Amino acid sequence: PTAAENANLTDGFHVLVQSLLKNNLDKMYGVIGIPVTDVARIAQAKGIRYIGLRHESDAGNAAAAEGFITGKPGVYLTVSAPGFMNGLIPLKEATENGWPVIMMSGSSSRELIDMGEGDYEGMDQLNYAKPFSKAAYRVDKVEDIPLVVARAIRAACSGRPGGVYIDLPGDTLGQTIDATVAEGLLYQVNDPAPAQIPAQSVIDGAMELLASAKKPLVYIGKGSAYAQCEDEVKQFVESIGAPYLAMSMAKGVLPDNHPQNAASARGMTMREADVVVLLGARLNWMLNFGKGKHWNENVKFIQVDIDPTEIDNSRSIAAPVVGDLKSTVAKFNEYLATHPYHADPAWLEAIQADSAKNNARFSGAETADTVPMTHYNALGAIKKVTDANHDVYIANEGANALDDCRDIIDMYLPRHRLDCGTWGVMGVGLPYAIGAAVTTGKPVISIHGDSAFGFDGMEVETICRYQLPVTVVVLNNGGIYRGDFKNLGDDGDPSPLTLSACAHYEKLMEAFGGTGYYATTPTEVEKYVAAGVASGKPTMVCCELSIHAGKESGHITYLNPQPVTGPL
Ligand SMILES: Nc1ncnc2c1ncn2[C@@H]1O[C@H](COP(=O)(O)OP(=O)(O)O)[C@@H](O)[C@H]1O
Ligand SMILES: Cc1ncc(Cc2csc(CCOP(=O)(O)OP(=O)(O)O)c2C)c(N)n1
Ligand SMILES: [Mg+2]
Repeated sequence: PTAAENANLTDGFHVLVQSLLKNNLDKMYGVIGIPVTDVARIAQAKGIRYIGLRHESDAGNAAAAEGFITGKPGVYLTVSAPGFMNGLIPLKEATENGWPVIMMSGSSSRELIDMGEGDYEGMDQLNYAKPFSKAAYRVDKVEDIPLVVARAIRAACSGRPGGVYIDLPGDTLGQTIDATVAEGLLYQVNDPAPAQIPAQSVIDGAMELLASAKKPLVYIGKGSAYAQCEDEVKQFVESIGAPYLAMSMAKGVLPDNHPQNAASARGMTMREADVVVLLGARLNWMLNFGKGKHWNENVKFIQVDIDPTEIDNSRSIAAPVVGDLKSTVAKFNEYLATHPYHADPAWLEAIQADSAKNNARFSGAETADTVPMTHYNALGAIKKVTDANHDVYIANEGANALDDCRDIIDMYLPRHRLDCGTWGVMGVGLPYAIGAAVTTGKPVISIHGDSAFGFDGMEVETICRYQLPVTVVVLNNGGIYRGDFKNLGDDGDPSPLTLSACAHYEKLMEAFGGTGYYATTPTEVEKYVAAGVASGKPTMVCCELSIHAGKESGHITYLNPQPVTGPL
């Protein structure tokens, strides 16, 4: 083509970037390389904030954090084959969590793959992506790029949100197209997650069942946090005067210090409740599948979920309510305005009494000044900082480091806590902290067990490179679960799994220009974490705990199959 004709040409790279910007997707996480380096370069040049991480699994989890916090899909970019494979892990994790994320990977021409000719990083990526995603698309023509971006946004955000894959052959990125034609093809997706309002008869039926309850319970799941329906949920819970329980990433939908929070009497509340309203919480392993001794044998469930097949997933549901949470809880409140219902105050009072008893049992461990520290008093010290800074985001992972942090650190705002999630995944803490810091610009405290931190500790360099306001806290008990953990069959030698409880993780932060602190007492933990949050700069606080602190697998030891033969 002549220079003049060239002047009005554009290409796949530019059409992709314009399609993202047309839909206000203005961030991209990733690891660049052949054939997608220029996707990142042009994205940056056109105003997309590109964040380069040290591993594609971290890029995907940082993007997923953005999806959970904002409701818009996070976007991440990988190279072909090995980069694609690393990116599959967070794609599946986001799909398990129900968070919207879009993974874009460079890929090979179809004929080279289909003929098995052995292309550079050649792999049938589209087909490998399908089992690990909510939806997967491949775009072979430049004029289809605006459509594939639109389809990916809708697939990621509608219904139960999830991970979507876009397969980007290098050939397609290099295809040219008349710029005016391309401009005409761009479009902004209309309402990718439209309201889904249940029939009035369904609302009435559910509320009539609730009105029959002697001991109602509201269970708030991360679906409610994601759905941004905290106002509707607050009105609902407070109008019926029922106790509620919040799953870990629903903490903050109502402030954890709310008088109706039954967290400290969880066992008794679940055993006695006769009608349970599930608001975006699955009856999966985390809720014992809604069966067995943890629940009242006559319990009836009112289940609100946007995914119809989630109903009857593990047991019969008396009142299935399929719809989006924001619309549905608003309809509940509308019904209750003309058909008021209030639980018997004695039920909540009994729970509050049980809570006070249980809190008294544990509060000593959190405020003890004992050294070496345990998870309890190290976290009790951090709680003083988070109670004074409600707008701090928390990323959290580990076993004891996760379970004890969930129980001890109160959350006051929704979508401010990101943790191992439905699959209990290690190695998400740092990328979630990066995603939260990039998305919100607010201070983040990431709280890791020492083993969990090790999965992707190199992202400390990313945090420093972008000067993100993240205070990384390592609760170091010297091992996976703890430092005196013994492998089966050890003759007493320290387990090869034992790391070191007095290792100086904070040197890693110092190596990249951040501020490192080493804490051996709760007073030091509080001082250093507060300094990190106030600085708004990359900081790490390495906390030396006892090697005996913690239990194998934390609070879910019971899930371990027990060896019945041979020495323990
Ligand atoms: N906007 C929404 N409206 C209704 N349900 C939703 C919405 N977004 C997500 N969900 C549902 O919320 C549920 C979240 O459950 P889960 O991830 O198990 O939460 P938790 O782990 O906190 O119990 C999922 O079944 C998902 O389909
Ligand atoms: C991707 C992946 N690989 C392994 C595992 C299995 C596991 C669950 S918890 C954990 C680390 C526990 O040790 P940590 O020191 O972090 O915490 P603490 O209890 O306070 O000592 C592992 C390895 C999981 N869940 N995900
Ligand atoms: Mg540990």
